Amino acid sequence: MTPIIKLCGGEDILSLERYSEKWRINRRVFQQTFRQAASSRFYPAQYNKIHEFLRQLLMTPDEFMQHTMKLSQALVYKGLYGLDVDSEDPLAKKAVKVMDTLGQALLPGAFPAYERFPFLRFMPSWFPGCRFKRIAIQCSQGVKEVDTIPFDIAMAHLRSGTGTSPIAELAIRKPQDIKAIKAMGTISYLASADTTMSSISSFLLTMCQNPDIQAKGRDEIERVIGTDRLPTFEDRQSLPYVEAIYREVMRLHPALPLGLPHVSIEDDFYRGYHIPKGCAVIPNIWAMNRDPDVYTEPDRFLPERYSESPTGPFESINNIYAFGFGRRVCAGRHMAENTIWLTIASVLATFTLGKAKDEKGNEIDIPGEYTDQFFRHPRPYRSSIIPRSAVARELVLATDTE
Ligand code: HEM
Repeated sequence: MTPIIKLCGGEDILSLERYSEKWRINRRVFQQTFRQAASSRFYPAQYNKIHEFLRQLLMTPDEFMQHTMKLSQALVYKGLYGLDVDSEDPLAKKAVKVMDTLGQALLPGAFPAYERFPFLRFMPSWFPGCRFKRIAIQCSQGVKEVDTIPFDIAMAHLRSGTGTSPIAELAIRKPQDIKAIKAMGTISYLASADTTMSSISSFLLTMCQNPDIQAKGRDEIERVIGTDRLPTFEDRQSLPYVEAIYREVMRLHPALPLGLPHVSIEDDFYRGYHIPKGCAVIPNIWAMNRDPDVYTEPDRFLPERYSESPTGPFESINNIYAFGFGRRVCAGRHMAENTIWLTIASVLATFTLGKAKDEKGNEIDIPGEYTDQFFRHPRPYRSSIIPRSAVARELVLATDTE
């Protein structure tokens, strides 16, 4: 946790906290809601929002990137607070702004004057070099609103009997942890929107580029569950090829290629290297997932690679390095995994993805470029997303009544 993050109101953001008693309490609160055994609590929200996503793809396929972002944002509000919050909602916009500012503040050198002269925090914001104070005050105010507004609405719904939600129920059960519970809501949003969007976007891009793999996934779904219903979580173990597609997306396209930096809490040695106490350690997930000693043709999207392993694609979630490692491993990974898997299975069951065509009917090439920021996203491209049959179209439309 850098001083500027603290100034920006990010002191309760779990992923930025140092290992401490406070981190342990906050992590425990998180675990109660997001542990594997409790993940079915999110199923109704996941079906609801993923089916809404399918309908959006049907109506306005060219806006697939916006739909992916909306899905990733809406899920947390629906799943945790029981609220339908669209990405146009002022609350969602505020959360995106907070996220951007915190993201900027995380970059070394973002506020050079303050980094060199920390006493500047005691100066007024109009003082030369103190622009950071204005930004920090705004951000801190934003964090408070993002913490409080949806939480208060969820509590009001619970008290008036008009709706319940995991966060409100937890707050009633554990009033002593209220600060950590509110912070859990904010972190969930901040930690999940870009990461989930990145993984789903990578899946869509990969399918546009690999029609054969797409067809194999779709054939498996058709063979196992037929064409008269959409996939459910109960189908997962019966769909090894779809699972392998999910695992390849997470291997080849980790949303955070360099994870989150860790800091060693004592002197350590690794393969003869001395890692002094206080040293920042950056896990190169990107390179680990492309290790040629582990993966043949590591740069290829090859779901078949899992059929050679004794466990097939159904390995432990701990083997998915995209979620990080050890005791700081992603606390929302079970929820994230379910969202991404169900989206993959549902899209394969209902749509054919491919290259868009120009006015002369020629396919438009997809460069497959990615951003190279902290979060890795595919850059905008044009695609064709059409329902795979009249029956599939009807299935998608029928979800509107759920
Ligand atoms: C594709 C989706 C996601 C990916 C790829 C991802 C990835 C990561 C990674 C790499 C870390 C750092 C782990 C480490 O330090 O070793 C992390 C931490 C974290 N993630 Fe996720 N994440 C995803 C979705 C989510 C979701 C949906 C939530 C919550 C609802 C979430 C909550 C967190 C939290 C709270 C931490 C900090 C844990 C701690 O420091 O104790 N993440 N995530």
